[in-house]
Amino acid sequence: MTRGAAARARGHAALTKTTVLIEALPWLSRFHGATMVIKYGGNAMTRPELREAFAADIVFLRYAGIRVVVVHGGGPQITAHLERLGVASTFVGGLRVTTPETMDVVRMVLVGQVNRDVVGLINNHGPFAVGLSGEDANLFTARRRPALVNGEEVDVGLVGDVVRVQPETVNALLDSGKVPVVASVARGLDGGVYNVNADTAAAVLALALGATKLVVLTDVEGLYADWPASDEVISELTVGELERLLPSLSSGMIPKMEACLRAVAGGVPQAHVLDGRVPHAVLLEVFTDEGIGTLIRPDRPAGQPSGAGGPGAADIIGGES
Ligand SMILES: Nc1ncnc2c1ncn2[C@@H]1O[C@H](COP(=O)(O)OP(=O)(O)O)[C@@H](O)[C@H]1O
Ligand SMILES: CC(=O)N[C@@H](CCC(=O)OP(=O)(O)O)C(=O)O
Repeated sequence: MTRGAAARARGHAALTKTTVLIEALPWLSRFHGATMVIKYGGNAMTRPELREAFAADIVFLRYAGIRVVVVHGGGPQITAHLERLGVASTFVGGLRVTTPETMDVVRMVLVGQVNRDVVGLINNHGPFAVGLSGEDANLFTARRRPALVNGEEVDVGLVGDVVRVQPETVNALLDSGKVPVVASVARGLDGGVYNVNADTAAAVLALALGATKLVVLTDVEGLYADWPASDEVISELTVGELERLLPSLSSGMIPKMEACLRAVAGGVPQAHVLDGRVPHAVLLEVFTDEGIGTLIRPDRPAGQPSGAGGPGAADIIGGES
């Protein structure tokens, strides 16, 4: 290649890179200083290179001036640990049936293993991540909740719904430039310990923090219209449409879509379910014009007060107790 041709080739490559960077400019401007809650599902934590790409995305958001909070799951990791102990896992309506013995394992795996792993991955980039359990500083207070199966309540043991969020510690960490990494275990109103679905925990935290966006990373492309028969992804849904769809959903999508509904009905402007198997899915969603995954948005045009029902921020933001 002649010198001139090599210089032209470098020029083309540079043009492609600057196009990508410039495409990010409006999003950088819009989201600087905004709060985002990223739910990192246990099923999206599979391959080491994907976990590293996720951590890099989180640190990128932090350097872009976004107040980023990670709420992680770890369902498959809990199931694997229980299996090693010879305990079978049962889910009802997407929620783990949680005996006191199971609760010990849930807490150990989520707080002692998965939380540490996610903190470590992020901190390979610098001293950003601080791990928390929902029990710390009473971040989450929970009340025992049943699962719903065909409209019927079914007892699932020590499973909690969050009735109060005390986000002061998370806000203090964000104010000091840290990335809080939250495990979805909660203290009960009765002083016990409860297993909270991580999608639920992410939604209530997004509400309490007044987040601009809730991003949910999972192991499917988004919400499939007719799962498992077809892989047609619903790219966008309003709160009203999701409310009507909810009774027809199954397994892990029940708590996930309930959580998105709760966040957006309560005032979070958008929730996004993304495929965590796509490297850098978070960056693609936040900083590019790509429409990936399933977006849940309010029924009303942006900027108008919420008319939607469901538990909102006012129900769950707590003060000192
Ligand atoms: N309509 C649907 N669209 C997509 N996935 C669905 C649907 N209904 C049920 N699922 C199941 O929900 C799973 C995601 O939920 P879950 O296993 O709890 O993931 P995570 O660990 O990310 O929270 C998918 O892998 C899929 O098996
Ligand atoms: C009540 C309930 O089901 N809790 C979940 C908590 C972890 C979780 O939600 O993990 P994923 O996000 O990876 O599914 C569980 O025990 O599996």
